Amino acid sequence: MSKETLRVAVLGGGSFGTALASIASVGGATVRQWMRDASLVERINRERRNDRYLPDFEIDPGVVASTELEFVLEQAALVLVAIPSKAFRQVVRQAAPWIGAETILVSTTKGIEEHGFRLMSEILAEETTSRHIGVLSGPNLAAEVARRQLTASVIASDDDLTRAQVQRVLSCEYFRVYASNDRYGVELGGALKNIYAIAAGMAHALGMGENTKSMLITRALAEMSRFAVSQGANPMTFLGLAGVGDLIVTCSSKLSRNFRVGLAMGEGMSLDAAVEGLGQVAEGVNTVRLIYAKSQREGIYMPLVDGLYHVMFEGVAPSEMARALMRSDHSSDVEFTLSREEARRAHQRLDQGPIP
Ligand SMILES: NC(=O)C1=CN([C@@H]2O[C@H](COP(=O)(O)OP(=O)(O)OC[C@H]3O[C@@H](n4cnc5c(N)ncnc54)[C@H](O)[C@@H]3O)[C@@H](O)[C@H]2O)C=CC1
Ligand SMILES: O=C(CO)COP(=O)(O)O
Repeated sequence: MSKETLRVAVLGGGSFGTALASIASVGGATVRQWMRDASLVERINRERRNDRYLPDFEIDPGVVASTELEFVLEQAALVLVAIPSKAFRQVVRQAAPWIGAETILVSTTKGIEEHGFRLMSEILAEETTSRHIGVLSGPNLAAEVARRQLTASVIASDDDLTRAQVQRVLSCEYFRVYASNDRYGVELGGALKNIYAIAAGMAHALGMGENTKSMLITRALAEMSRFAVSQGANPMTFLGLAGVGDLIVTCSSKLSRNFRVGLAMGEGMSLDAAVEGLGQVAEGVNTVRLIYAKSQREGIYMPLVDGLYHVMFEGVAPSEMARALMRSDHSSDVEFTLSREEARRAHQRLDQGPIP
């Protein structure tokens, strides 16, 4: 089917769903966008503006917003799901009757479900009959995408049709889509980097220098990779846009909501007040809790997650998080060349007495 006649449905009326709907429409697809707020639907269709989530952005005239799932999903060949993780399963379950085995179904959500530790594409597989499931993830701040800043993303799927179709539908002069066959790794990268964006926001608020920020981002990558390996994932995926790419942008920009939560807490605000003030989703808040619990249960060494958890949920001062990192064991830089165990063994030998 040509791009011009392809029907695309976007589920979610937030900033990212809105930016993606316009990209697909600019490229020639017929786009319908679902959201639950009827007054926002009415304003989008009348004024071409999502004044709640992306006020400065003019929505492409081809996008039609609606609160009716059946209307939005009717004959859709590609469905993009941009719903926060907390409501993701519930919305997909509602949509499932209009999603067939041949519908291409792609999650753009960077979170983890609390019960059962499910990633969003796993929910898509559980709740629908679609045989074409993928994940879109990368350094994609919605506000910059909306401003047509040159941006790249990754479509990850083990299904080649899904990869190719998403590349075609979402590629335009300012948005480029690369392909990956590691759905799990790409999705995990998108969820994990939110944790470190909160830590980076705190570091920024505390006036930490560029050395410190660089250390934080690089050790975050080491920690994410260690977690990925513990779950049987391929850490090489984290070298791409959906790993280190997204980590860099989210840890460096005030446009990131997760960064802003950390910034507010670093300036002395409580977690509740920081989230309340944001008025949008910051997936990392929940992800910190889930990853902390899992790392404790499974004995995965994650000093940044550990420190951040204690700051966010147990009232420890943000400055303590950085100090704890400096006090942790002497360790290895890149664990794929020198393992943590190897680095530790040399210290054990030194502890045993002077080397003859
Ligand atoms: N905004 C961004 O820069 C990017 C966001 N993402 C991811 O996209 C996902 C969605 O985020 P945004 O669009 O930014 O969210 P947002 O915070 O801008 O908006 C959230 C949207 O979800 C809707 N929603 C919340 N609960 C709902 C429910 N129970 N039923 C129906 N709709 C509900 C809200 O009404 C709103 O339209 C997040 O997981 C985020 O990590 C990914 C890349 C970039
Ligand atoms: O994922 C994002 C950029 O790639 C958006 O990050 P925030 O959810 O922190 O705003």
